Amino acid sequence: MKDSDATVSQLNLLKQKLHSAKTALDEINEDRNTKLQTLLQFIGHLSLACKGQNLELDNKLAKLRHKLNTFERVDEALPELVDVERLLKGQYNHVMVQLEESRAGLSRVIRQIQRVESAPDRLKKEISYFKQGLSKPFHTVWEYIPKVEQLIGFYELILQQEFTDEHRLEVQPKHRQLAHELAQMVSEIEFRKDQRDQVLVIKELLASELELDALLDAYQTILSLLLDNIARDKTASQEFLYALNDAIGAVREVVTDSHNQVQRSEQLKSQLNREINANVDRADDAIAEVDDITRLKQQLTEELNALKLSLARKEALEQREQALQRKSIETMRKELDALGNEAKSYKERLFEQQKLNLLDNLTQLPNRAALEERMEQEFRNHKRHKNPLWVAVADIDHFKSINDSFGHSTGDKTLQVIAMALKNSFRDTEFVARYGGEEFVLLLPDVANKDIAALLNRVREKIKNIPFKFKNQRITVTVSIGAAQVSGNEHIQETFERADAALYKAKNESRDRVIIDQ
Ligand SMILES: Nc1nc2c(ncn2[C@@H]2O[C@H](COP(=O)(O)OP(=O)(O)OP(=O)(O)O)[C@@H](O)[C@H]2O)c(=O)[nH]1
Repeated sequence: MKDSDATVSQLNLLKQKLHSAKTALDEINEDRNTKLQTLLQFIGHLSLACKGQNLELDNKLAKLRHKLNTFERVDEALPELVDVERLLKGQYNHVMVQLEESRAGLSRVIRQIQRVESAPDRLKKEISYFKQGLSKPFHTVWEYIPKVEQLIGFYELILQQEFTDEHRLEVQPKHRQLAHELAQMVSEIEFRKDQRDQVLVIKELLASELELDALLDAYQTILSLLLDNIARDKTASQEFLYALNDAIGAVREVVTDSHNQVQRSEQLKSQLNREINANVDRADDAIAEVDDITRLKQQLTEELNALKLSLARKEALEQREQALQRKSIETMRKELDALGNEAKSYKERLFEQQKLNLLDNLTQLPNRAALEERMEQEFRNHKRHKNPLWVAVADIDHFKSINDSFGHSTGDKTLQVIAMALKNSFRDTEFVARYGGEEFVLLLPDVANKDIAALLNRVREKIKNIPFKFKNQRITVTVSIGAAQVSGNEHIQETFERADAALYKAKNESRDRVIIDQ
């Protein structure tokens, strides 16, 4: 009987072992949940990084995030990841096709310019250098591309006019007009800080009595500055896109691996479970049926040995499985971290770019795009809170004569000083933008009807009293201002038009005055 007691206690021991094997299995499942969470986190970051690039991709990632919350196993995400990868690749290709078309457009124009045989050697050399630059593909859509095309259009125009003309290098009024247009355009483009000195020199050159050669040079320099910008930006977004593709590829590999591992382990485990159960059944039968204790002992010892062996194999299998899971989680974390860093630096660059895009280069005031955004925002606030909201348009009087008498760069400095004076005249909740040329727009919420004229007249007087001194000559610069209040059911754009019409009146009534459209 003693022997069979020992056997029963051995069996209990085995049951305990089976129980701990089950606990280990539960732990593996928990591990899987961690992995699912990591993937969820990864998709979250990926969505943030890709936001706004492609609507379908945005939606797909949002759906995937939602679905991952309902998945029980990482490998269920596999088909969805294949879809996301396809969209990412598609987006990349789409961008590439667009860029290739732009590049082909530029090459076509350059080829046309090159057909002009009478062009000076220096210019020919510059054009062929420029053409070499175009032989490398672009990698990102860049807002300057249309500008580049426009510039080349001007360039082409000069060449068409000049080299078919009898009096070739003679400066004509149309060239002055072109110089003026280029100057205007240069003020609209946001150049990088390190390019601004060079741009200033060009602006001064364009405002002077320039030779045709110098005009061509100016075009050439602006072109190369713009192309340099394109080249710089391309590196950042290209790297980012590559990193995204690599990261998603790597994660998919990890998921595929773990999917295969899980399948293999599960087959092995169920085979082992069957073996263990058969061992226990045989041991149970032996206890129930056999009365010869020596044979029972011998039989049980055999079964127990077989059981021990199966359990040891199962334990080893589970340990290996856990190690593999840990490793794949680790790989995914690393990928996630790398992508997180990549996305962060890309976002920073985008943010910088956005800031640059919303500021006027010359005055550092918000530009027209920023104004449009802010107008919508102020208008929404006005609709919600019913507070008074004014739109005012201020325009420098006879500004052209400052340019004509003292030069373009003096004109630029005047614009900067007036912009600063305007900016300092208003509260933080009020908004001043450079609308274009020598025109500024003000958005003034919460100013009462009775106060608006006095407020704007103070600003007008302030500008009038700025002690400008050009070429040792004391100059008074004045502004005219038109203003209107958002009223009734009108849209703020209509208010803007009324303010503009009031400004027009102020200009007609001998300038240096404020007119409020009532
Ligand atoms: N220096 C400089 N001049 C600019 C800039 N943008 C526009 N201008 C010049 O501003 C002048 C505006 O001239 P007009 O529209 O005739 O107006 P105005 O001379 O101010 O006359 P009124 O508005 O009628 O009082 C043009 O000569 C433009 O070339 C710029 O960024 N810098």
